[in-house]
Amino acid sequence: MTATQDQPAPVMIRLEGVTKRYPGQSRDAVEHLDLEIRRGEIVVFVGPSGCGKTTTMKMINRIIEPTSGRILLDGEDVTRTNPDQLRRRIGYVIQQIGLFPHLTIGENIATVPKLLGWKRDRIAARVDELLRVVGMPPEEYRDRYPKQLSGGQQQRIGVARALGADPDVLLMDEPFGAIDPITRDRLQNQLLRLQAELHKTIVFVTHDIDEAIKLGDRIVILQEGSRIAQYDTPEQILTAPANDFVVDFVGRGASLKRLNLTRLSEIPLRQWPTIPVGETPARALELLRSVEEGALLVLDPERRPLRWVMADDLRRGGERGLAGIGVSAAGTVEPHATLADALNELITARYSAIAVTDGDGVYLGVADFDQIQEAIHDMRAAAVSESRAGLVSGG
Ligand SMILES: Nc1ncnc2c1ncn2[C@@H]1O[C@H](COP(=O)(O)OP(=O)(O)OP(=O)(O)O)[C@@H](O)[C@H]1O
Repeated sequence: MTATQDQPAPVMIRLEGVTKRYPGQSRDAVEHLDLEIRRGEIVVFVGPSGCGKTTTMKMINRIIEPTSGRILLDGEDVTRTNPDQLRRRIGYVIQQIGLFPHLTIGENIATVPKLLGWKRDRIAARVDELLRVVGMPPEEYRDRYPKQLSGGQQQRIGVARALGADPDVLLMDEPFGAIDPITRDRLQNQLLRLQAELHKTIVFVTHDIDEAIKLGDRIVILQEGSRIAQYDTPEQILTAPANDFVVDFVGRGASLKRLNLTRLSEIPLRQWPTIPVGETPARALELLRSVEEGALLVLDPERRPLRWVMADDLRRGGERGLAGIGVSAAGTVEPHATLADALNELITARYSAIAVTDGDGVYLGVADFDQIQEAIHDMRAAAVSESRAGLVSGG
């Protein structure tokens, strides 16, 4: 993922004073843009319609030629190199997929390796490898035609094709824009998994701030003319927006969105007094008197949470045993749950805390409102001190 602040990754794409004015227009679509994109990061361009996102992205592989300015790829000025050669070094994925309908899936993926003159065996091996990378068994899909696939599958082939010749850079222009929300979520997750393995430099264009927050190591929020309103991590954009434009663009609920960025595993879990379900209510009352908490968490013999019991439950219904009193401790969460997931469970939980369990349902600790509030407080403090230290650019 991202390099640490002590050791920033080298710049992979640098735009220097890049300007685009379309013929016959009186204004620049992109006005003198300076931007650096580091190797191995996913940088998402987001902004209102017409602000110049697509124009900016297409200048990187020179599908659109800049009017002025320079573009450097891995330190090399590519503003005047042969655009065909340039495009073979940069994978490109678009919304309307653009698979060749008369070619099989395998032939589609093989497009760039073929252009580069790879040997037949190497191409075949690469096609199968890429089909596996995007989670589509080669035997099943290699020989089909694009129209025999769903929209989401076609989009995955679009990604596989863009990765054909193992380019360092991938440009993705609203690749999941036309896809239903559930498939879109799956494709986003797959892209993140793929990136964790491949470490490409990815420039991703979207209208959707939530998609930007989910995918971006950094986000560039653009205003008209591709002017940078803020270029920052999702955390900073949500917690320390640089100006009113960013506040408006991110919209209401920035703090709630921020909760999606932290997982329970990143915050200290609270340890709660627990009691095995086989214990007597009298023993439970005794334990409850000796702790600060107002309830005990009853665990089954496999240490899975069963019930929350309070002193009143124990006094009133004691003869039923610990399994039959108190309120259900169902609605547990696992450590990879985000704070948003945890908050969601807390709101509907029968008790004011929820148990956190491992994959087998075994008790690990609890999360409650106080912890989430504390986590939000820490995020704010971290964002403010980071802004003050000027560690990230504000555009
Ligand atoms: N071929 C063209 N000729 C003239 N003007 C153009 C051309 N392509 C784009 N523009 C203009 O340039 C500006 C930026 O367009 P661009 O497509 O880059 O924006 P965008 O942010 O990607 O928009 P969207 O989110 O709607 O796709 C817009 O004002 C658009 O009308």
